[in-house]
Amino acid sequence: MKIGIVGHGAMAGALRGVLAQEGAALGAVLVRPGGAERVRAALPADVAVAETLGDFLASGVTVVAECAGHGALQAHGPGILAAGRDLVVAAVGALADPELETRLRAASACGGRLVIPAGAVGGLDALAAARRAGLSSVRYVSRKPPAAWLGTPAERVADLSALTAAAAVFTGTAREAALAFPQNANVVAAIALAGLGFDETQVTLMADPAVTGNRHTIEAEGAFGRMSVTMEGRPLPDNPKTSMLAPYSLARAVLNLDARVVV
Ligand SMILES: NC(=O)C1=CN([C@@H]2O[C@H](COP(=O)(O)OP(=O)(O)OC[C@H]3O[C@@H](n4cnc5c(N)ncnc54)[C@H](O)[C@@H]3O)[C@@H](O)[C@H]2O)C=CC1
Ligand SMILES: O=C([O-])CC(=O)C(=O)O
Repeated sequence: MKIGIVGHGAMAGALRGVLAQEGAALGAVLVRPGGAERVRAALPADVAVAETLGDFLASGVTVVAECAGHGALQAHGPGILAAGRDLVVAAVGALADPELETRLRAASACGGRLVIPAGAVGGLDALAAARRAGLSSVRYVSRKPPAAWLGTPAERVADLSALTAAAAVFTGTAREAALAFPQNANVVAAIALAGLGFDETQVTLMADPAVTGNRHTIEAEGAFGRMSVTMEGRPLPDNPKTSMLAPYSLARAVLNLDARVVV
């Protein structure tokens, strides 16, 4: 297995650290055009830094972790899969766009595998199993500190710098949330894909000055019974929007692609 990473931000940096700790080989990084020189200086000399998808694939990576957001998955996801490389995605919310979901599914049908990790949340194994028995409702609530909602549509519904109590910044379906909050609602999409789908999964996003980390709660009911899972995640030091668990979840998904015993 030769691993490639798309992106060079907070999640990619944390993922590189976990892979190094696990002794896994990082072969190449794909960055935005014009970004290679700066990134090359920050990486070991044996890691190729590419600015085009062609150069990235030519480096021989067999498994790719996308850590770069919706635009990058849109631009590169179908090409990576069509080239037969397995793709573990962070920007799961981009699949709320039906056209991109169709393109990715079509590319993976005769190419590499598309892997949706749980990311910053837990419980998706149970949810995906429960779906087979029949689910009647799935609800997700996110609570993050006001600063985690800066630069998002939340700014139009709450004065984030002056909040003294929790405020709902979004209520609606998983599809609406994933498309409107591309940096904060990717777990919503993973929950939707594991469970009841983008249009039947109910979502509430809260800006809450009382929480220090990112709190995610999934509640589901169905023939199996009921589940309630709450994750209280620490944010990554370099990006308060992103939970620390997310890069570890991507690392798990990448390493499981090469494991003889899969846990
Ligand atoms: N599934 C999950 O649980 C989670 C998913 N995410 C997703 O992961 C993404 C990355 O998160 P962070 O690293 O914290 O964000 P970040 O803003 O720190 O880093 C994003 C990086 O991607 C790069 N990038 C953007 N477009 C690119 C392109 N077309 N080609 C190559 N590189 C490109 C940027 O230059 C930057 O280096 C988020 O935008 C979000 O979509 C974030 C948190 C949790
Ligand atoms: O990392 C998190 O807490 C969740 C997140 O931002 C996302 O799902 O995009």
